[in-house]
Amino acid sequence: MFSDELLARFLDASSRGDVETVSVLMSRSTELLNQRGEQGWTALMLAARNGHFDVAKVLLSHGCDTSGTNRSGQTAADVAQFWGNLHIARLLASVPDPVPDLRRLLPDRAGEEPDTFFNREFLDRMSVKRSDSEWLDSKQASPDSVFLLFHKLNPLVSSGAGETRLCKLRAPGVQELLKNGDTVVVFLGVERQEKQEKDDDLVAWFALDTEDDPTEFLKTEDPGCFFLPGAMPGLLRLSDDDAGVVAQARSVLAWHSRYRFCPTCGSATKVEEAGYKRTCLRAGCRSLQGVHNTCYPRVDPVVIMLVLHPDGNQCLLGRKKTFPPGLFSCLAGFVEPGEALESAVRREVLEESGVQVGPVQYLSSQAWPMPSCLMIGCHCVALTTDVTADENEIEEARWFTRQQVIDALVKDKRAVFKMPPRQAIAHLLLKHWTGFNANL
Ligand SMILES: NC(=O)C1=CN([C@@H]2O[C@H](COP(=O)(O)OP(=O)(O)OC[C@H]3O[C@@H](n4cnc5c(N)ncnc54)[C@H](OP(=O)(O)O)[C@@H]3O)[C@@H](O)[C@H]2O)C=CC1
Ligand SMILES: [Mg+2]
Ligand SMILES: [Mg+2]
Ligand SMILES: [Mg+2]
Ligand SMILES: [Zn+2]
Repeated sequence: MFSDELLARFLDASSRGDVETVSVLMSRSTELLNQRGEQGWTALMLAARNGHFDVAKVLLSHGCDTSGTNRSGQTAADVAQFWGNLHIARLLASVPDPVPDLRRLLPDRAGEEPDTFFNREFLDRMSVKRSDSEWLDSKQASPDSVFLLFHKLNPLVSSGAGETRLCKLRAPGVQELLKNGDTVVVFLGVERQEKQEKDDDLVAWFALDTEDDPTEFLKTEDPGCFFLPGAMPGLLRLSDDDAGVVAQARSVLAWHSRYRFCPTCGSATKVEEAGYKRTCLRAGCRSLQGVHNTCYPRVDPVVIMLVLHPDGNQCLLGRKKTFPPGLFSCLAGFVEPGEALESAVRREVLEESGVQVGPVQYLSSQAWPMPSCLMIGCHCVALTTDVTADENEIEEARWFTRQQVIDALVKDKRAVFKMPPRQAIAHLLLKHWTGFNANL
């Protein structure tokens, strides 16, 4: 026999995912297994509700009944299905899939577009104005216009009240640099207006980079201003509101600093389109004929993927040697020429971990201005599970359970690894997979 108190503890442990307590209590009384609490919920239903795969497995291994229903007429499998815990629904399905449909393990994509760091845009890029030099000149001279200054690609910022904010300079603050004919000034866009303003009233934003010693310049500005050092993790200190415009400005400025000469013939180039084009000055250069992407700022696509184990309850994460201690993240790699995203996902995972990948599903993307990556975030399902990390790129790669990811996400004391920072899309891929919500 068992007491009400024991049953309450058993149901509570199942609902929290505490496998150890569940096992201990069952060893004291196996009768607990199919007992019901409030609303006719069994331990298995509670584990299915809250996504606790390991608890469900332990209960099943003790011969737990899967056919019973709660007062709403739902079986544990119905509960798992309803709450999106598809790996548990599959575990509970009475007839195993003869050919498992791995696609079913991919998380649901429905929902709002995530508000990802570096993606928030408050400027209208107004590309139509990039060729209107008269309008651009008047905006550069306007006292309302905003100039973002970079030194060797590090943005000028100020720190206060726990926040790092961009310094918004006005024309007089950058006059010397503007007079210098070699300075590239990039037009970023205009502030979005609630009501339609005349083009002349719009507040324009520009970005420029200086490689000269900036100390002289800093003396004349607010003494609290400094150039934010170290792209990683420096840029992650920016406020969420400022990160997007820095992504845009930094990537274009980085392109100018790296592509001064024509990549086709090595001749000098001229800057056009308000910083969005460099055209070769040598008449007859091949870059002036047909479609030539050497004239435009680069965007380098990178696939980043959370690889799911075919059991649906584990995911593959890796560590680069340069990561802070304990941190594991999603595998990632540059898309190569002539390659579809799905192929790039399969190739990079195989290269870096030796794991073969089946279905691939896109979730969302992120600008990553170091210097101009576009991170393309995917979930995918593994066909094989033996891991052999590529030692050149990855220090260690291994499988982590869903519970271990949740522990890391909530920084629980049981956590066995550190999550990538919230600003990285790797964090979003992990969080999305766990279906993390306030009830967990
Ligand atoms: N936002 C996020 O959550 C994350 C972002 N990232 C970013 O993704 C990017 C790529 O990931 P990573 O794992 O390093 O990539 P890869 O796995 O493709 O390997 C990196 C290596 O590829 C080579 N390489 C550099 N540029 C290119 C290119 N354009 N095309 C093909 N190969 C290239 C370099 O080798 P060599 O140096 O020998 O020339 C580099 O060391 C990184 O810039 C990183 O910052 C990565 C993980 C998480
Ligand atoms: Mg690689
Ligand atoms: Mg890689
Ligand atoms: Mg690569
Ligand atoms: Zn040329």
